[in-house]
Amino acid sequence: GSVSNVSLSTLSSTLNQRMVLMRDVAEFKAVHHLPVEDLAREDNVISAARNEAAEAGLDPQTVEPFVHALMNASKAIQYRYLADWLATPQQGASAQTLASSREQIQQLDQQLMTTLSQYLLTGSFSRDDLTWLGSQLNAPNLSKADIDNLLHALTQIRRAV
Ligand SMILES: O=C(O)C(=O)C[C@]1(C(=O)O)C=C[C@@H](O)C=C1
Repeated sequence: GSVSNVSLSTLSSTLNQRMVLMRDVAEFKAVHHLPVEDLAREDNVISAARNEAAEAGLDPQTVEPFVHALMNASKAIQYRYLADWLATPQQGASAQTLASSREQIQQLDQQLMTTLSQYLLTGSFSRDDLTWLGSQLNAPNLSKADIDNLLHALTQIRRAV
């Protein structure tokens, strides 16, 4: 129905916004010689997402694989930027701080949980919905395999009973 189509386009734009932020995150880490993977931060992201999922009426356990898939895509995007910048160093204007990027990530994750909960009110993901969603994910440095993993993890999310 039209409500779920609105949720689906919100979902795709929120996912794109989250993944587009990874350019700034990668740039900050390159400048400050920080590793891409930050496992302590990943624990924070997972527990915040679980809380937001529960608030939004989702089963928190079912969102974990999705958040992991999101962070795997985030890391892959960053590694691809860093690899490209070895050959073509970036000049000039530096990115926003990592703290500021993380604040935005946190807000987007909250938005994702409420949107997913709304979407799942009308049923589960159909094959057409997944195909459409996959076609909308267009952040730079996102691969086809990243998209497939994200879509698969999405289908595991359930509303709380
Ligand atoms: O916050 C960061 O440092 C990020 O790179 C973002 C992010 C995420 O997707 O939330 C991805 C990888 C890190 O291991 C931790 C978190």
